[in-house]
Amino acid sequence: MPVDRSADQSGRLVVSGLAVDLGGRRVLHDVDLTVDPGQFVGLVGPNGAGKTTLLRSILGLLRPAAGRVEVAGRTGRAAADEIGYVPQRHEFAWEFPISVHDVVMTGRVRRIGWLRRPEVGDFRAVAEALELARMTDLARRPVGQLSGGQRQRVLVARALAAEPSVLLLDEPFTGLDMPTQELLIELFQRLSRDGRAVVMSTHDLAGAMHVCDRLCLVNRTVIAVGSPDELVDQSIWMRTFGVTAGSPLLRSLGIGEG
Ligand SMILES: Nc1ncnc2c1ncn2[C@@H]1O[C@H](COP(=O)(O)OP(=O)(O)OP(=O)(O)O)[C@@H](O)[C@H]1O
Repeated sequence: MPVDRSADQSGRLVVSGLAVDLGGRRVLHDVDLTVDPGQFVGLVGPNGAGKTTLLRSILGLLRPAAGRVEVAGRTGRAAADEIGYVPQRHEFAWEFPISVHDVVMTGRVRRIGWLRRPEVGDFRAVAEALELARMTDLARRPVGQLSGGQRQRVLVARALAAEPSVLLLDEPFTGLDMPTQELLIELFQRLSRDGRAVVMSTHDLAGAMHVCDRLCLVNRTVIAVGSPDELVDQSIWMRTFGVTAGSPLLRSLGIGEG
């Protein structure tokens, strides 16, 4: 049975005063963001805005130049242990000769420890994660033989196998057909309803406004955070995306009309 965390505030993600330098350049500065358990937050911003950098910093893969990341009041390794991360699909080495099941089991490594063997609880967590991602039937298939949509579901299952309280998704819908997108949207919404904090970067603005309960507009820092209904001031979208008033993009989103 999946754990019901809906009454549990312990998985709160708090990013405060975060700054990140890459290649000698400040890529993110003064980032403040709080995501409570049960919230599904869409991270939106233009190419190069720092969305992936923010997700990787939250995970602890990048060392911040300033600020901190807390999950349930914990920092560093203890915080990272609470996080499931779904990277962009091209970042995974799909040619590696390993089955779907074994990739998903790698999501348990931090819980199992490097020198121990998986136990009954680990196999159960992997089976549940495969089931949630509708990948049970493909568990024995080498990952190199999977379609794009199936690969995305493997990465989601791998993140879920760690039983995280925070789920970070980096552009999970890129290149996916409508049924696969719908399957994943339903899954992410269910996971947040069950009490996880879910943060997803995406370029699909209309989709994010529809499925996320909050949006975080990012361009090297957080420009605005709020529900889609609250983010109606077109100046914050202009600042985020560098578009002009009345741009077709804003009009297509119904922003700045009346
Ligand atoms: N390893 C690196 N070394 C130097 N600069 C980097 C590195 N990785 C990313 N950057 C720079 O950091 C900035 C933020 O990149 P990031 O990938 O976080 O943006 P993004 O919002 O995820 O973009 P996209 O929507 O295009 O995926 C960009 O200017 C990018 O060129």
